[in-house]
Amino acid sequence: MKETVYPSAVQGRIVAPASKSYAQRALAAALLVPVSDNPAGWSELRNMGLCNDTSAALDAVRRLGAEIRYGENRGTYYVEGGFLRRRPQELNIGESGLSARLFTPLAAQSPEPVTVTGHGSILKRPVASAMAEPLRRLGASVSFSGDGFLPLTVSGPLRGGTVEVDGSLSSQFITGLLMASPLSAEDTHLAVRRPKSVPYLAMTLEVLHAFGISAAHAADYTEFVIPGRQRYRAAVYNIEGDWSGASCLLVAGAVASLPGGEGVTVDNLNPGSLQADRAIVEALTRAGVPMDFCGRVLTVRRTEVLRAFEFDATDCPDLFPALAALAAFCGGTTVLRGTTRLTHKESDRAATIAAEFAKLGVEVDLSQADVMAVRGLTAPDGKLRVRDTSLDSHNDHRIAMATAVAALRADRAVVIDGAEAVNKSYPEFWNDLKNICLK
Ligand SMILES: O=C(O)C1=C[C@@H](OP(=O)(O)O)[C@@H](O)[C@H](O)C1
Ligand SMILES: C=C(OP(=O)(O)O)C(=O)O
Repeated sequence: MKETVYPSAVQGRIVAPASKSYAQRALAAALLVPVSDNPAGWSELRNMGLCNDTSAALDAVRRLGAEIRYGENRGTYYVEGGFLRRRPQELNIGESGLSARLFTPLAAQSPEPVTVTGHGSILKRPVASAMAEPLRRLGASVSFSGDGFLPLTVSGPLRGGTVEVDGSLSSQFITGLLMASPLSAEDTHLAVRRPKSVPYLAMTLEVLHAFGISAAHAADYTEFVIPGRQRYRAAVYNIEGDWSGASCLLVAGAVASLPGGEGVTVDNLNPGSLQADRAIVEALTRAGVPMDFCGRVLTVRRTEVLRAFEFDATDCPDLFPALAALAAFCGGTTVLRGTTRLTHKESDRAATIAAEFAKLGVEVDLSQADVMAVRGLTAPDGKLRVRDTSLDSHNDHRIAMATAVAALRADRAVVIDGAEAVNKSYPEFWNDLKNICLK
């Protein structure tokens, strides 16, 4: 699908989509509640949205034994646990990196083999090899093709024990082990080397706590102790609005709203959230963007002069595309650190940011290790000089959203191919963007 983005000012109010990171965790936790729990193991998940990644997790929990009912209020789902009440031979986790790494350790609690597979970009992301050895050490059998990719087949159960995990590529498998290990017969000790994306681990611990699970951890997230034989408890759980999806709209307000105008307002954002991508507020502050927080409502306005800034996005890698869009309009060269984290996302994200922003006339330099240097706009009319109007999302939702936002201030319309990629996290993105465009 192609979307045309016309140069336009933006103004208006949007409700942030539901966080897919929280939704996937909460669905997994609700699945693990025993059916005998009172009242009957039903959890209530509120404000959940159905983007592709959350739908994939919903399908996985259903296949692993959960019953799902739709509440009368939009976004409310009732989930009755009953883990392994059904014994699937296969789980298809769609394109979700988190579901791949979260449901594999859960599937490894099954005594019968379960094959975890997916489609699209996830089949090109090396998720399998990093999980195999730790799962074997914890007592599971694991087989996969050997090249590091899905599908992979696991059987268990995990018995617990001590295991070392490399956290430098991704935090998601550690999230999976944290969620699966409370069911093991023995305690699990995780020693994590070079943990990255650590706010996502704090989010996992928060969800575990809400569902009655305890786990101790070192302050720097290098060690976890998860007692075995714990019981998940049913919970009423509210899925927060998504700072990741909101980040692009906030940047749209900062770079493309009317100078001196009302700006862009995003509702449903928890100012005290543990989400990694709440860090967009810090980046906007460094760039000099005027902002007002009122409860859960954040308004971003445009100022005449945005300044280049330095920002380390190692622990909030999903912000890079939105940060590049912001930096494109800042005076000077913005230095973003942490590009090493981007190689195995839906696309090789540093490279795709450089390629697609170059079409918009923005110079992105990746020559220094772990650094993305974005040269801000110099044209006196404040518009990007488009070099090629045919943009490509590379099937990466965050590239589609960030290039669309930057294109609001281009000197001509551009066409983004693969625009449907936004369905992975934010299916309403194009509607929301159109609703705030003034022409
Ligand atoms: O746990 C999560 O919900 C996520 C963790 C991060 O991945 P990594 O830990 O692989 O960086 C992030 O990029 C991803 O979009 C969602
Ligand atoms: C990388 C992402 O997600 P995941 O790893 O869960 O596929 C993302 O949403 O940008």
